[in-house]
Amino acid sequence: MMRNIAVVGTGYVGLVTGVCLSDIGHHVTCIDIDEQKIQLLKQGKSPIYEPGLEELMLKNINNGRLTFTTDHQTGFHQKEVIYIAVGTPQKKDGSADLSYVHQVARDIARNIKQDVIVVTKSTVPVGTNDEIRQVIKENLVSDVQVDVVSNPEFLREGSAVQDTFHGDRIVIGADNEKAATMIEEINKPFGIPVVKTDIRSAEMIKYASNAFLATKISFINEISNICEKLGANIEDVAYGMGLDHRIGNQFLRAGIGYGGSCFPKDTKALVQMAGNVDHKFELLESVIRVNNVQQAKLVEKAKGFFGSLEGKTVAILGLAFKPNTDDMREAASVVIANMLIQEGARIKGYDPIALENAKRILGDSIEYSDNIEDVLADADIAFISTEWKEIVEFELHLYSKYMKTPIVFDGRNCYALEEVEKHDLEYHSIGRPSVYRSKAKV
Ligand SMILES: NC(=O)c1ccc[n+]([C@@H]2O[C@H](COP(=O)([O-])OP(=O)(O)OC[C@H]3O[C@@H](n4cnc5c(N)ncnc54)[C@H](O)[C@@H]3O)[C@@H](O)[C@H]2O)c1
Ligand SMILES: O=c1ccn([C@@H]2O[C@H](COP(=O)(O)OP(=O)(O)O[C@H]3O[C@H](CO)[C@@H](O)[C@H](O)[C@H]3O)[C@@H](O)[C@H]2O)c(=O)[nH]1
Repeated sequence: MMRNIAVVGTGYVGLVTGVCLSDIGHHVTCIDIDEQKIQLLKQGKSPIYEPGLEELMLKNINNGRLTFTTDHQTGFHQKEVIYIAVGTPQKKDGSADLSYVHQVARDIARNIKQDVIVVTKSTVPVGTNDEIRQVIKENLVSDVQVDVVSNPEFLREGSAVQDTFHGDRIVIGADNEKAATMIEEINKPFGIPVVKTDIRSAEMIKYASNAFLATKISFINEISNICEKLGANIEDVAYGMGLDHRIGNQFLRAGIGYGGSCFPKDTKALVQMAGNVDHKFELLESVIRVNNVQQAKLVEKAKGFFGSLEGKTVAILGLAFKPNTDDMREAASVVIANMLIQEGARIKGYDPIALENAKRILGDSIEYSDNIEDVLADADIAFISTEWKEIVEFELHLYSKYMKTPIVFDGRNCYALEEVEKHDLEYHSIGRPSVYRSKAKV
């Protein structure tokens, strides 16, 4: 059955949720306080890069099921369900900043004139939905019924639309069967298995899932570090491990650590959450430490080879925290760039999509190129920090053509060693033997 829905926050989660809910037949109004974003959205333009999103958005704007506003009162008018999808960034102490979520709770209380179900999509610490209920209750101006449901989001950036239509599960945490059933009905057209539970368990499922995935990554990165020292090859090791269904073959890609807007902040928030109830989460603290070391690994390696990087011209290939996104939050490239700045290197960066966002973070401390050839031109060293398809498919003989010296430090194991060995290239990757130019069969 079609429902009238508002989604508050038009970031990666809110916009994708709003667009996909409208696509399965609901009437959706997306609300954001950012005037510029809403202006763009009204013109049918997505403020974020997410494959397939803009097309789907246009389709549903044109069929009248999707609208945008900056005004909460207009946005909440006659809505039966309101999704909260605003940011929950990390505070200085690592805990989640809930000020945006609380603000939305007050916005809801002050503007609704009908019964609603408030659905929290934002990643929030266990107990937050109880707080949301309380804040709404304290600020309500109309005599209406408000139910609160936890419905954490599991989409990945770069495949957010695909993940929304083909997710593994939809988690619905509620203390009221009627509200839970309504959210289940809304999502029915997606045809994804539903897990119904209490609110606190739903909130924990989100953090535990992200922490577990981060743990897999730090685990394989530690194994890769040992492989390097013992002469094993992490690619073969991960493949051999992943064939065991109990382990699974996903999230075993060794590299320069996890970044992005979720794993770094959510792992820290879970450590804080545990600490608040006097539990020291030793395992997760180690996962975070391992990741910090791993992000610095390529530059440390290069320093090991060169002694000093002062005055070297260094190309960074890929700036986004992962391929197929423009998101630069907690990207390994930023760690690399900042370390190289300290070293006194001249730095050039390239990314097919994230250049504008990179400029906002790194400013003029580095130079920017809009193609691979240009970023490699005259470089002494290249660092690969994101496995964009065009970087993975870049022809290996071109490194020696464009670079001053073809020395590549690959943080994402983009190339097979047998291929590298066929070219004039010095190649250092993660958890695999290095290849030296003398090996080249040129
Ligand atoms: N990005 C992801 O891949 C992802 C995946 C799953 C869960 N999450 C979680 O979802 C939440 C949102 O993440 P995101 O990456 O989409 O955030 P984002 O920063 O991209 O977007 C948040 C949006 O909320 C808007 N906003 C803030 N306060 C508002 C208010 N009072 N009213 C209306 N709009 C307001 C901001 O202007 C911004 O556009 C976070 O809790 C995050 O942890 C994110
Ligand atoms: O084997 C792997 C897999 C991932 N990564 C890195 O891990 C980070 C996160 O990657 P990914 O999980 O693909 O992207 P996100 O968009 O951050 O998605 C994660 O974070 C979201 C926000 O909470 C969740 O919704 C998703 O389920 C969860 O996968 C990136 O830096 C990747 O380079 C690795 O190093 N090795």
